Amino acid sequence: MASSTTPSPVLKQPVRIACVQLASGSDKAANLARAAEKVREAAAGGAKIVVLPECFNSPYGCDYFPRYAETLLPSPPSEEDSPSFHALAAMARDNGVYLIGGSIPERETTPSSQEGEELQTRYYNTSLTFSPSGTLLATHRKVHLFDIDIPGGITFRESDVLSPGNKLTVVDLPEYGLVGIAICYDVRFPELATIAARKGCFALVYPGAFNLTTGPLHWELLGRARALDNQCYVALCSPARDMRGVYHAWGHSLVVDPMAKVMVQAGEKEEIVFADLDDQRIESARTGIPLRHQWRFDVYPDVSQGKVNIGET
Ligand SMILES: O=C(O)CCC(=O)C(=O)O
Repeated sequence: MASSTTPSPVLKQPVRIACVQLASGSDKAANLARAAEKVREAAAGGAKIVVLPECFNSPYGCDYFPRYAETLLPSPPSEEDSPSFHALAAMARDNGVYLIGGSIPERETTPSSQEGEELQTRYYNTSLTFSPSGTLLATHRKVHLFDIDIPGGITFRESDVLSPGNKLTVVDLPEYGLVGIAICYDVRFPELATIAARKGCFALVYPGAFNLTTGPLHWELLGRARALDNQCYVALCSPARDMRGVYHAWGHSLVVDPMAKVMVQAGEKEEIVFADLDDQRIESARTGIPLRHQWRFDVYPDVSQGKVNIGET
């Protein structure tokens, strides 16, 4: 019999997660059809949580965001405004899975604050999560935009086109528990992950698209670091690498366990990786190394107070 001191599980029952390392190109309809095929394959392989990559419905790059952007608000959007929203909802519903739908470029047009001025259009890098009945559960707009300049390596300035989101995203999957969702460059910011984990997440999931400069050095390291900091599962889901495309993704989608051990990792090509998650691994990591009772948020109170907006959808 469970005693009152038995900790309640962070992950309520074992679950198989799949990261679909999708090969996508410039044809949005073909990308959506390919994603649907691969989500079906992931579900047939027993996954109940399926993850797609960042910008899975378009090429990745500042020139492409406006061209591929879809209007998501007011929600639910029409088929015409957002074919990807409806395609993702159908993939989740048809396969009875939770679908963390990578990310898509989002367009938001709002009246200007100044009278007489034109409408304002903003673009976001946005992830949509759907329930097994096809209901939208959460929307995450990438909080930290990918602006870097590594001479001889890679220069990228998402902020030339995109606006940042301004909330942390924690989504409740009722049969399993809480999952923190963020996008790619967000993984470099441990505070976001720590606050999500302290809200009780069993996993942190990042659709991402690292590159051939930072990928080999930092992709796995960051996945393992966020798992190690927070003693929870971490999943990173990349597009497949396409050397004929404009952006060369690192690939190597992976799932890391709460002791920071890589459970599974893809290569560069299109592939689905699966991992079985259970609460026991979380519990044993947290019992063996009891960070939760040792954190000194009196010494670093900003993180403990979590001064961020917590949004529902
Ligand atoms: O942080 C990096 O090195 C890559 C980030 C990235 O590709 C992105 O945010 O899309």
